[in-house]
Amino acid sequence: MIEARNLHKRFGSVTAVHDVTFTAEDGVITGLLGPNGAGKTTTLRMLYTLVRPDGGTATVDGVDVAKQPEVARRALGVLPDARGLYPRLTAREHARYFGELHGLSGAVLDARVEELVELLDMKDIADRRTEGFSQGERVKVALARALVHGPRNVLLDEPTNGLDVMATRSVRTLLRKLKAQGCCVVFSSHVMQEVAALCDRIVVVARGRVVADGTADALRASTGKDSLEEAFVSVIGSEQGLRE
Ligand SMILES: Nc1ncnc2c1ncn2[C@@H]1O[C@H](COP(=O)(O)OP(=O)(O)OP(=O)(O)O)[C@@H](O)[C@H]1O
Repeated sequence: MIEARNLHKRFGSVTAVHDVTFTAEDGVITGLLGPNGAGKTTTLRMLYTLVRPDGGTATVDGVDVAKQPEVARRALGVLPDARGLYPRLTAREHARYFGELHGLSGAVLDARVEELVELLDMKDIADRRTEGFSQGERVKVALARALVHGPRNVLLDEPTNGLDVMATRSVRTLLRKLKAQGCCVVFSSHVMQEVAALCDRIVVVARGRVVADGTADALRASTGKDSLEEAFVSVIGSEQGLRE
């Protein structure tokens, strides 16, 4: 479970995140939905200990990420916005290397890497160096790296950005599997349809603030709109984010 309480972050004169509070439960897919520049990436970066908040707290399975960052990181799998692959390592070597960093070795690591190659449909690319990989192939490798240690909490920054329909479908299937295993899954997107297709719970962020939080039905009911699209426009106050 992930809890963000009154998170706040400024960069110079820009307030990227202003008092963001939400809880992401286990066995639930929570979507952080908001237009470009809303503060989604900055919020995720604070949750995964890359950026230190100016105010507020965040916990992962009850562990304060500022006080015990190493413990929190062990319980997290992260797909960052910059996928950041090593061009000279193969896809399989990425998964192995990050598994080793998490303390896995021997037959356990071998089995886990094979499982991910299978799960992410990476057989054709597993032993190729990642230099020159397509965007979809890069996301698969970054996902394998994020999930190799079997984290209970998974944070993904715009996981389907730039992916074709088939790759998007396989990422959605993967996230639903993680949910079925009881993982806490949080992902960000600026595309309403993406969030609507996957999420049990939607946290709408605009201008650094949470402007709505609940199920799609609750969002529609609270705005008095019939469609989720109209409800989204109503809470963020613009049509930005409706189209990719
Ligand atoms: N390192 C930084 N230095 C300066 N400004 C930053 C930095 N990181 C984020 N910002 C600013 O904070 C605001 C929120 O950015 P953030 O990347 O969190 O938004 P986002 O919701 O993830 O947007 P997008 O959908 O475009 O990725 C933006 O105005 C951005 O320019």
